[in-house]
Amino acid sequence: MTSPVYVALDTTDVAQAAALATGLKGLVAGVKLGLEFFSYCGPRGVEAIADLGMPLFLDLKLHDIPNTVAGAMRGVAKLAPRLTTIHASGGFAMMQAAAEAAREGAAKANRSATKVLAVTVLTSLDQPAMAEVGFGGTVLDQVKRLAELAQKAGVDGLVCSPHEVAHVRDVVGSDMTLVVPGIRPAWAEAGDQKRFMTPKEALKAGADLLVIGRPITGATNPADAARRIAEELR
Ligand SMILES: O=C(O)c1cc(=O)[nH]c(=O)n1[C@@H]1O[C@H](COP(=O)(O)O)[C@@H](O)[C@H]1O
Repeated sequence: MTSPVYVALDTTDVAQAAALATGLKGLVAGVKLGLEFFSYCGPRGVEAIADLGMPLFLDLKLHDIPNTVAGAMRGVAKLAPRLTTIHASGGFAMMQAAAEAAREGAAKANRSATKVLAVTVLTSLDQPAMAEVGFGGTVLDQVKRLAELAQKAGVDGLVCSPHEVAHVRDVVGSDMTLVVPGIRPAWAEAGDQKRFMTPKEALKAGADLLVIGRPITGATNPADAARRIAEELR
């Protein structure tokens, strides 16, 4: 079975990210670089990791007015990651502008398009935390609402927690890529993740790809942790 795991390299140190990626080559599907990495290492850091030749997920969770997000997405497109993220809560017009900018950027460079994924409700939020910021309904209803809106706006996939992934699949069908963070093997600490499941449970619920960070990168031996997860998924 090919690995469904993108490993989150959450660090501000390019050399550390590169060492982790190199040590995990062949054990994971690809690497994810996010805000922690990008805020300090920037596009040149992304290029350094891309040069290692592993599939790249650039997770910047863009969220701004449509014109600004489209501009940022044109920059992302120049880095040519396989996957990237925007926040679905930025709204229909913002998601549409992002998806168009990603497609145009790829067409200009004559390559296959970066998949734009809309993040629904962060896996670090639970029901009380959602109520605190003014969401009266359930997390599940909010995730489903945003999933439907994102699909209408033309994005390629969604990020949701393993708790909602089966419901999201029912809403959007098989065309969209469902990427699921909030993954914790039974032997790992939850940390700040609130809506999580084991890798096996998340795949069974319908995830296409899993995002896993600290259970692998924080292990004494990250390669062993990745192998253990692969064995659990077999
Ligand atoms: O978009 C994401 O990747 C993401 C969305 C979400 O709702 N929750 C979430 O944890 N993530 C990312 O997934 C990774 C999870 O890392 P760990 O909690 O260390 O496994 C981090 O890089 C988060 O930024």
